[in-house]
Amino acid sequence: MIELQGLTKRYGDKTAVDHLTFTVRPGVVTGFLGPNGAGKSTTMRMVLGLDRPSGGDVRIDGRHYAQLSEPLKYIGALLDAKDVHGGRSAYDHLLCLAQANRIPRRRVDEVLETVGLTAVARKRSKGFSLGMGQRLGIAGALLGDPEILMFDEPVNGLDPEGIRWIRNLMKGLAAQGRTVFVSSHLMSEMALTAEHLIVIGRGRLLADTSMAQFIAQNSRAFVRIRTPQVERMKDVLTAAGHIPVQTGDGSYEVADVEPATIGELAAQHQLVLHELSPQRASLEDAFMRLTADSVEYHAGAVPPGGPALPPGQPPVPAAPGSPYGPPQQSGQPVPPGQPPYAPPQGQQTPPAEGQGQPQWGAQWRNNPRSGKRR
Ligand SMILES: Nc1ncnc2c1ncn2[C@@H]1O[C@H](COP(=O)(O)OP(=O)(O)OP(=O)(O)O)[C@@H](O)[C@H]1O
Repeated sequence: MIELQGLTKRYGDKTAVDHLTFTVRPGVVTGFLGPNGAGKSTTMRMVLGLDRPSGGDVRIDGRHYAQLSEPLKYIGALLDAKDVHGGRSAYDHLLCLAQANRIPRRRVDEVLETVGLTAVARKRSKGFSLGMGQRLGIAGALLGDPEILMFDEPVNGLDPEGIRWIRNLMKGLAAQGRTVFVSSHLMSEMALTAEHLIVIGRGRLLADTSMAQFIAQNSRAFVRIRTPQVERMKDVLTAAGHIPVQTGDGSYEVADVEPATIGELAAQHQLVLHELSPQRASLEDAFMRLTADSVEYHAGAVPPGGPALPPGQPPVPAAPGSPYGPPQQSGQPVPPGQPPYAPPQGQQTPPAEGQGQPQWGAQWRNNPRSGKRR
């Protein structure tokens, strides 16, 4: 379990992480989402003790990183896959890590096998593709067989096969009862991987919710219609209790109704329809709306708010009680109305310390110098 309490990091005038309070629990993959520059990497570096917090606290199973006598058996991380001595082979890189942490040599072979690098283990890592480099970084994270794993943007730049592999690996680790915390700026990817979501923007907590709840609230169905008889169609729909909402391209969107119902209404009133199509709001759009005010770097042509809201869907900031409301005040708990987090039914309870997993080595950091510097 990773617990953040009011965690804050300032670089001069810049507040990179702003009073973050949340808990990452075992047994599920927790997605850590935010646009570029939101503070994800800075948060992860503070978890590992690589950056000193300006305020607040972060604990790993109740203790600070520096208090862990054998950190390797608690937490493994992939922060920057490129931060590897390119002249060394994959095997030697892992062996150095293992020896520095009193981890048995055979564990190197095991993790190489797990990540599928056995065949190229003796090759210098500077010739590795991006995907192979990511696998090597993940092997390093797994080396100590830790109960907690943290991956910073692990699928960046990977091909579909590599993405699927990492996705399945993370799910498998969580299914073993481990704590898996993975950052991304892609909602679509997290929707396939994570069961729980932490969303931040400009260093602040925007949402702490189950993925199921996020999907239920943000992927509502609606119907798009186009008609040359706009005013009459609006009157007919309104009289039937529906609320047509005009979009920028001249179409109308109607929530909570079946396309067939609108088609029948149009037929009854002899109205012409040029389009009658079922639609579903994308999670990526929902994520963009949620973080719209927090995006640091905008491409010129993209409106900060993202695409138009589907009808009936609350804009952000949302109504009080919604988990998708405005950024949290410093140190505040998750918005009211959010169900308490709980692992899915039948979930495996993580093994108690000293049970289940072999315990490895002494002081270890996956990569003390890793992390971005700007
Ligand atoms: N060493 C540093 N010195 C000054 N500012 C920094 C430093 N590290 C990060 N920042 C700033 O802190 C903010 C958060 O950066 P961080 O890398 O944590 O964001 P991120 O969410 O991981 O972004 P990305 O998705 O682009 O990796 C950014 O504005 C960044 O420029």
